[in-house]
Amino acid sequence: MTESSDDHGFEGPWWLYPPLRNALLAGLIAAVGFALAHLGFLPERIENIFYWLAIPLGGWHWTREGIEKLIEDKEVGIEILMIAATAGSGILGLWDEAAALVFLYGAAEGTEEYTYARTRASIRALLDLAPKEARVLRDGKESTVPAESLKAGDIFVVRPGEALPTDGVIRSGNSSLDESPVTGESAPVDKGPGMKVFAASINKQGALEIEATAAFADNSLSKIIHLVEEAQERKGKAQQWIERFGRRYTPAVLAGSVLLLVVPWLMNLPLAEWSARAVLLLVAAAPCALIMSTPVAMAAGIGSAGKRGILIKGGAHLEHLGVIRAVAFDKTGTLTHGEPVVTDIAALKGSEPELLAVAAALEHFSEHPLARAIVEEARKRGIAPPPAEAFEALTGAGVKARIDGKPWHIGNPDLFVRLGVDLASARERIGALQEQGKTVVLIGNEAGVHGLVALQDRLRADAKATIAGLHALGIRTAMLTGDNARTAHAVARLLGIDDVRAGLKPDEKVAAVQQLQKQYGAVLMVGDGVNDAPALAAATCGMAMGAAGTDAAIEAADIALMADDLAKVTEALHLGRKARRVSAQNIVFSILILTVMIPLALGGFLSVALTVLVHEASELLAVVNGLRAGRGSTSHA
Ligand SMILES: Nc1ncnc2c1ncn2[C@@H]1O[C@H](COP(=O)(O)OP(=O)(O)OP(=O)(O)O)[C@@H](O)[C@H]1O
Ligand SMILES: [Zn+2]
Repeated sequence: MTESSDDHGFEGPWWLYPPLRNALLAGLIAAVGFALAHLGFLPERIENIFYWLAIPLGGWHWTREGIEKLIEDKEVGIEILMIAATAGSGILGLWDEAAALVFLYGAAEGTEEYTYARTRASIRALLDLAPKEARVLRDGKESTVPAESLKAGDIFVVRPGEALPTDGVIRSGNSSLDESPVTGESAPVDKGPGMKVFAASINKQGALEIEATAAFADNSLSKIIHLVEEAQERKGKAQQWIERFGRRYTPAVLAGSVLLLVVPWLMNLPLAEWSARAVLLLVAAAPCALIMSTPVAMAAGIGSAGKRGILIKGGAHLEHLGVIRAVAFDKTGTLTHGEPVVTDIAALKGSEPELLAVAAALEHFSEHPLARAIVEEARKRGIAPPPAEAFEALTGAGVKARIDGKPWHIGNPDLFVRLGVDLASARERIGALQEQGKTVVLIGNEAGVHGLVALQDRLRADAKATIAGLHALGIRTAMLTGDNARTAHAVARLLGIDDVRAGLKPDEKVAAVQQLQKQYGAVLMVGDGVNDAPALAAATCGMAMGAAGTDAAIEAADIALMADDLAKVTEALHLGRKARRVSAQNIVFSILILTVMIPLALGGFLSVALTVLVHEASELLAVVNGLRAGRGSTSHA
């Protein structure tokens, strides 16, 4: 259960990992001594010399660690129990048992440390997917330089079949790129001039000239790796609880073993027998497997998620993912592409071009996706919007401005109801469009409505399957949107979403998330992370989509999906459930072993060597089981 940080960088075969190598050598020396003595070649005094050589060699690493922990952190670690047990066995004259303990404990700890370090470091392998060299274009000439020397602003060339050395923006050329190292999405993405591209993506077709936007060390792949490694160190609730428990339990075991010596001595019971039991208790009650039960599972889960483009920012969030009861989706940009287009224009007064001109003039200064779509529609039709002034955005409702000194509004029907406008003549029209899942905005002023524009946003291709997948897991689904109820319900019906909360202002989304939590339990909120950060923060877990290249989204969320891929939502939930299940199995299993071994030790039914063997075997089993949390049943993806 040791987690010393000096094991991070080890590269090489497991049997050369120093703690493991030393333990194995110690085991070999002890075994030779034991064999020679038992075949009658050695007297007992000489046999012990082998054990006395083996014990310091095999025990050096963890003894030092235990003493460091005791002095620096004032903490009685499991190593202290093992030091006491080794010393106790020696005092009882059981040097062979002591050597067996040192070997088995050292070998198991070494294996486990090595596996754990490897699990944490495995995400590093992603970095090897980015080439070590780049073809830089300077003064019209190509030269090959080490990728590490690339700076932002350099232009580099990538031929078909090659991988990108760092992040950048395409200057010339068109191609489709496999971005799976960064986004986890296997389908190639078409890219052209002006578009962002990421390190380690593979250029499938045309040659590209790319302007670097980040040095090699700061590219998105390095950032992801860094984030995942940090997250693997961040402990969840279960792990914190176990560690707190261990800090009290381990000294209690030591105290219990001392009592097993003192009490029989005071009561004049046979001392040799009870001191052997005291030594056994130290080993049998050591909570190694328990302490290892969650960290391996969490590190494996977070690491494997990272490789699939799912950044989970700590063990706590992976745990949360395992208990999610409902998933709330933001509508625009999450379930839909967030790129609405104008589908209908109806003028109630004047002509259609006049109406669209006014609409575009009003929307000219707005950043809203609806506004951009309306301006674009006018441009396409060659309509020049008149100048507008005194522009004002009405959050969650629309926009107002003046044209030729006259006040105008554009926005949702509620806005006009609040202005006191009678909508009776347009009601039926509006309702029919909304039933088709379209968003209707009206154009007019206090005097009346001049017309309407309907817009539609394309649903994401995988939205429906994702919702069905969530329902199959027994998870409820909800949609939160600022759009009106009728449009929202029409979209929800198409997708099969259970629960719709519409007409929400950004701050009302927070309240809606809290309501969902009351109603269903733990809620995962999925949004784009840019304008729904408060709702993401309010949920049990907040997940931002399409985070590749947008640091704000990665910042805002507990979990960031690098790609715009809704299927990853289900995948993340699967990983969370698996990590939780595996870590719960490990906890139950290790407690079970303790409850069997402690009475057996107290009864004196075991040898030290056998106890250590069972103990270490159970710990390694917990580690191996923990690794399963990273191995995906990806069949659902
Ligand atoms: N610039 C605008 N022009 C026209 N209508 C607008 C504008 N801004 C907001 N609205 C109206 O207000 C409604 C709510 O807007 P809001 O930005 O809160 O949410 P949304 O973009 O529709 O959806 P979501 O909450 O799912 O992201 C819109 O559906 C639209 O009817
Ligand atoms: Zn969380």
